[in-house]
This record gives sequence, C-alpha cells and structure tokens, in this order.
Amino acid sequence: MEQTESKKYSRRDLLKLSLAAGAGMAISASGIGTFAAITGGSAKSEAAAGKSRNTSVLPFYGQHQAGIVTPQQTYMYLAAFNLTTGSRSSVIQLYKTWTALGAQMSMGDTAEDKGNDWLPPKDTGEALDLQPSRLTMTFGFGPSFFSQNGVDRFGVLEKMPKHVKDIPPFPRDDLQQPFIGGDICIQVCADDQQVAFHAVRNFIKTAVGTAELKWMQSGFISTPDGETPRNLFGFKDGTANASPEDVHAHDEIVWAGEEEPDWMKGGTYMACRKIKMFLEVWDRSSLKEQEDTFGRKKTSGAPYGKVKEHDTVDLAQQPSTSHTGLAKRTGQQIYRRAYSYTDGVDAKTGYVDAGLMFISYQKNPDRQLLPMLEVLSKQDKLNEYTKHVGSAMFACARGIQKGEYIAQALLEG
Ligand SMILES: C=CC1=C(C)c2cc3[nH]c(cc4nc(cc5[nH]c(cc1n2)c(C)c5CCC(=O)O)C(CCC(=O)O)=C4C)c(C)c3C=C
Ligand SMILES: [Fe+2]
Repeated sequence: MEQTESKKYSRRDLLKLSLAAGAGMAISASGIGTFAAITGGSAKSEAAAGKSRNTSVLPFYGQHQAGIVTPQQTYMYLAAFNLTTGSRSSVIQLYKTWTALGAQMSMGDTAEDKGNDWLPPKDTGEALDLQPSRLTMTFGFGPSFFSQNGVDRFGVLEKMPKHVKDIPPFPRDDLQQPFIGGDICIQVCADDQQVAFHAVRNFIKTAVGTAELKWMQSGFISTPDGETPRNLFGFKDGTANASPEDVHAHDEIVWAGEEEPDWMKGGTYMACRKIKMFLEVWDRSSLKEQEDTFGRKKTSGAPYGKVKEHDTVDLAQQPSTSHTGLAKRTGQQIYRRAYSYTDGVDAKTGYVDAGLMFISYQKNPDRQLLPMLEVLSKQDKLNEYTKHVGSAMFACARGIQKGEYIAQALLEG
C-alpha cells in the first residue's frame, strides 16, 4: 500500500493549537493526534485552526521511503557523505542514530537536553520554534558503499543492488569534484528552509567520527496550488511525471521489485545530475528559440501542436532536437524530482552560478535513465544552454518499519 500522507501533530503543535482554539484538548499518551481527530477533518475547520502546509507532518515510517513520490516540498538539501570507518557496527550505530533523529525531526520535535549545562546542547536549536513543515528524509547508498578498489568494505557486497553504479561519462560532461559520487546520501526536503537545514545539519553533526560530508547541494522550487513548478528557464518542469497518487505508475516506474535483494524491494534508485544553466545566454534567446528547445509553449506548458499542458505529446510536431521529443522517443519513463539552485557568482564567467539539481527515481536506471542521458547528451538542443557538472547514483532502501532502523535488512543478517 502507498505511504499515506497523514497529518499528524506533535505535542508542541497540539499545545499551540489548543491554546489558539481556546479548547482544552487532550493529548494522548504518545503525544500525537491526527488533525482530523482534532478538527473533524473538514477543510473549513482545518483552515479555522490555522492549518497550513507548514504544520503538516509526513510519515517517516512506511512501505516506501518518504521524499520520493511525495509531492515536492519547497526546499531541498542533498548531502553526500564518505564513510571514514571500516567497521560495520559503526555504520549500524550511525543508522540507528539517524533513524531516531529522523523520526523525531519529522514530527517537528528536537532532542531534549536533560540538564547538564556543561555539555554542548544535543540539538543545534534553530528549529525549536518551527513547525514540521512536511519534512522528509530519504537515505541512499552509493556504489562505493558496497565495494571500493575491489574491497567488500562492510561485508555486504552480496547484497549490492543490481543497478547501482557510477553514471558513465558522457562527452559533454564537465564533472567537477567534489560533486561526484559519495558512499551514502541523505535528501532532506521541507516547506521551511530552516527546518530542512536544521535536519541536514543534525545528520552531519551526529555523523562525526563515522562519515564526513563530501558535497551538499541546496535547492528550491515553487509549486503554487499544486501546479507544475517552473525551472529557472521559466518552463513548467515535471509535467510528464506520473501523478503522486498514481500508485500503479509508481510500481511500473519507481519501485524495485522481486529482482532485487530483500532490502531493496520497494526501494528505488536515485540519480543526481548537477546541471549548470547559462541564464544570461538563455535570457538573450528568442521566445521561439526557447520553445523549440523544449518543444513546449512557455506560458501554458502545452506540447507543440496542442493547447493544454497535459495534452499528449505528438512526436510528429516536435523539433528533431527538442528536449521533450528526444526524451519521449526513448520510450522510457522516469520520476523526476528536480530542484533549482543558485550558488552565487560563477568565478569563471562572472555570471550567476545557477542551474538544476536534477534528481530522478527509477527502478532500473540501466533501462530507464542511462539510454535517455546518452541520447540527450548527444542531441539535445538544451545542451547549448547547460553543462553537467555533478553526478551520482544511490540505491534507496525500501521504507522503514517502526522498530527497525534504516536499511537494517542490508546491514544485518
Ligand atoms: C536524463 C534525463 C533528463 C535530464 C538530465 C533532464 C534535464 C533537464 N530537463 C529540463 C527541463 C525539462 N524537462 C522536460 C521533460 C523531460 N525531461 C526528461 C529527462 C531529463 N531532463 C524527461 C524524461 C522528460 C519528459 C519527456 C516526456 O515524456 O514528455 C520538460 C518538459 C515538461 C515536462 O514534462 O516536465 C522541461 C521543461 C532542464 C531545464 C534540464 C536540465 C537543466
Ligand atoms: Fe528534462
């Protein structure tokens, strides 16, 4: 069953709501109640009680990891780590710590300090007064986690998923360290940037001695009223994705099945490409040139020859080098969850350093993604305006069950 996006409230939220409503609400022993239980569940009562996206909690536990087919939050941090230990038990300890931390932070709670003023606080503190903000955390394992220089680092090589690998180089790539690979990763997403940063910061902090940060990328995307977000070239980006509710499509496209080791069944592969976008060059190109690049109209997002965004793409109407036409002709589907980024000024050009942190999820990157990357790298008109500067692939374990820790079935047994 698909992970349900229930709206649960932390103890702190309930206290705030009860004060706001002036009602003497009972807080269960677990400290958690569902919003519907409090408000009767109607949109009107939710609005009256001040519900917003920021007060929503997304479940940390479930059949699949959160943050994959979850409707995109506004902010993202993607952090890749290298492990500095050779000990499997240290890695297990790290994931136990991260599981407890993740479950707590997703509820909008932070580590409590039990009164020793002479020690550093357990939590970094910047999220103390903030809401859960639909915080999700998604954990992945890169190829170098399983094997490095031919060495079975943690004794789990036999459980290496079938398709996790370094994405092969493509002729136009200009990959720059440190944005290449990584032993493990965490994608953190939330509707409040400070909540997302707090989470990633506390994961980094608790990894000291076991894993060090290799690279980190922040990103943002705005999805007004659930509409398709626009990228920094001003085009709707994500139109062809299966809807977040279409569980059948997710089984077809995203979730790995029987062909994979146990811990990966219901998991998926995360592919990341950091893609620089030359905004100044793009901004000087004509509207027709821009629309020919994607084979779609800029304002409506409609494919060439059609009227509405979600009208079917007619390949006969697509320019031979359009991004949409080339991707669609591969006959493959992937689930894209990209975020725009800005990184200050590009030291080489003096232009804004900006682009797209392209993230896609798929059950078989060898079949679905790599042929697409190959075609696009050779023929895509978009290449006139972009450059791939970072690359990584991670295998994301199936969802976490209560009582277990992240990827326990990989790390034990
Ligand atoms: C290898 C996969 C892809 C890369 C890399 C990629 C980069 C990239 N894409 C855009 C903007 C758009 N992409 C759109 C569609 C689209 N893109 C891919 C794959 C990659 N994109 C696919 C599979 C599709 C869907 C094709 C289809 O079946 O119709 C679109 C059109 C609207 C949409 O469907 O989302 C835009 C816009 C940028 C800016 C970019 C790199 C910077
Ligand atoms: Fe694309």
